[in-house]
Amino acid sequence: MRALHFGAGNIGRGFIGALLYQAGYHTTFADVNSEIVNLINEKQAYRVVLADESQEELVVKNISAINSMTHPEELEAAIVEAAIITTAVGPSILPIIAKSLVSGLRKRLETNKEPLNIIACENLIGGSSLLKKHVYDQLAPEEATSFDEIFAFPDAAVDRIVPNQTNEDKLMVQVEPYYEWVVDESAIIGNTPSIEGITFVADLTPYIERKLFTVNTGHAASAYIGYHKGYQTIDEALLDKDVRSFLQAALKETGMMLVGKYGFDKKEHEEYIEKIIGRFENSYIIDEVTRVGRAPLRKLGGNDRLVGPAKQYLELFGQPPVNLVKAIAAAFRYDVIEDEEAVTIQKLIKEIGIKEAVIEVTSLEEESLLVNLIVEEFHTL
Ligand SMILES: NC(=O)c1ccc[n+]([C@@H]2O[C@H](COP(=O)([O-])OP(=O)(O)OC[C@H]3O[C@@H](n4cnc5c(N)ncnc54)[C@H](O)[C@@H]3O)[C@@H](O)[C@H]2O)c1
Ligand SMILES: O=P(O)(O)OC[C@@H](O)[C@@H](O)[C@H](O)[C@H](O)CO
Repeated sequence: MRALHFGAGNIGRGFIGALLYQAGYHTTFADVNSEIVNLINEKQAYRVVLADESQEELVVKNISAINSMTHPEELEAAIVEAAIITTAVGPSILPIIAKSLVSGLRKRLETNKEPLNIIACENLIGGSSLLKKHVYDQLAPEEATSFDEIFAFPDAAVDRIVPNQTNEDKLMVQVEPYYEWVVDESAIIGNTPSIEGITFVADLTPYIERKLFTVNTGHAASAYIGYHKGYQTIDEALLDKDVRSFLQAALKETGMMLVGKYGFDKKEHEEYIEKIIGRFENSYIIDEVTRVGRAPLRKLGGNDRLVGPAKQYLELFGQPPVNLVKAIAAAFRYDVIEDEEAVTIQKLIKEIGIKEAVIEVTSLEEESLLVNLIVEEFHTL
């Protein structure tokens, strides 16, 4: 049984690769980082180490890798053979992967009629659906019908904190013990893959919103305020009582929205929040605010982790979520020069002013109460 996974990075090796190995797959990683690709092919194994007292170790074997930039023909062959395809490359890379997928899937149609599930494990709502759109945009209508018959793109939510790695052993990945991988079973084609660790659900929306608007909202809020206050890492930022209470207040807002929208048990949701804050405080993990805050253009998108829940809160309760507003304003103050998206936002603010920049980046309506509040908070920070 062969799996093809795009992106041999933190979550690719530290989470998806580990679960695929444990489920008995031979995993081929497709990546553009030649150092990692070569190391995987040379060592044919890597270590996943738990970031806790136990330092428990799993050796992931039965792996190989392809440089998808330099060896497109090998990638095509891997797409033809795969029993499952997964990705963890970052949302901005999905259009690039879609191009390789189209040629590989076309080839596969000629020889292998086995149903194939393609699951994007990215932090966004509808990640696999977006990948599907990028693929289908390149197809003629008759081709789309043939694709529909054997290929499916079930959406997913993945949760495991895997920080940037600085280990001497370049393949080793240190990961938090906690993990969750939820997949929309209603979109699966053929047999449901037997992978221990995946929870298949009939309706993914509550799961992905709960994850993105709690784990990732809380993470982003801590990163942007933490950066603003001069902290380097998330756990360091949360040692500051003001940052910690701000995080709790922001998650209370998304929590009220989620409980109101989905009817989650209030007490259980409060426990979920506390567990997540505990995960952020894991002192075995060094997670830089610049990793967690990376790509602020994406994170400030209208349906993403900050503006998405802020809009829904305002709609549901008729009042603005002041802490989410503060987190959004702090994201507009995030001026890390190594981060291309942060540079773009800062340039935009200089060119058109903060109010227009907020409207452009967040896609909020000019007359939205949130816009003026974000601008006010931006000036206060
Ligand atoms: N790290 C986490 O804690 C975590 C947790 C859950 C979800 N995610 C999501 O997983 C995705 C990946 O995050 P990450 O932290 O592993 O990032 P990462 O940068 O560690 O890994 C991304 C990998 O994709 C590779 N890549 C880039 N372009 C490529 C291409 N064209 N073809 C194939 N590979 C390519 C990179 O070389 C890199 O190895 C993101 O969407 C992220 O939101 C991350
Ligand atoms: O990966 P991003 O850039 O969408 O978000 C950064 C972190 O919040 C994220 O990687 C978390 O560590 C992860 O989502 C935990 O499951």
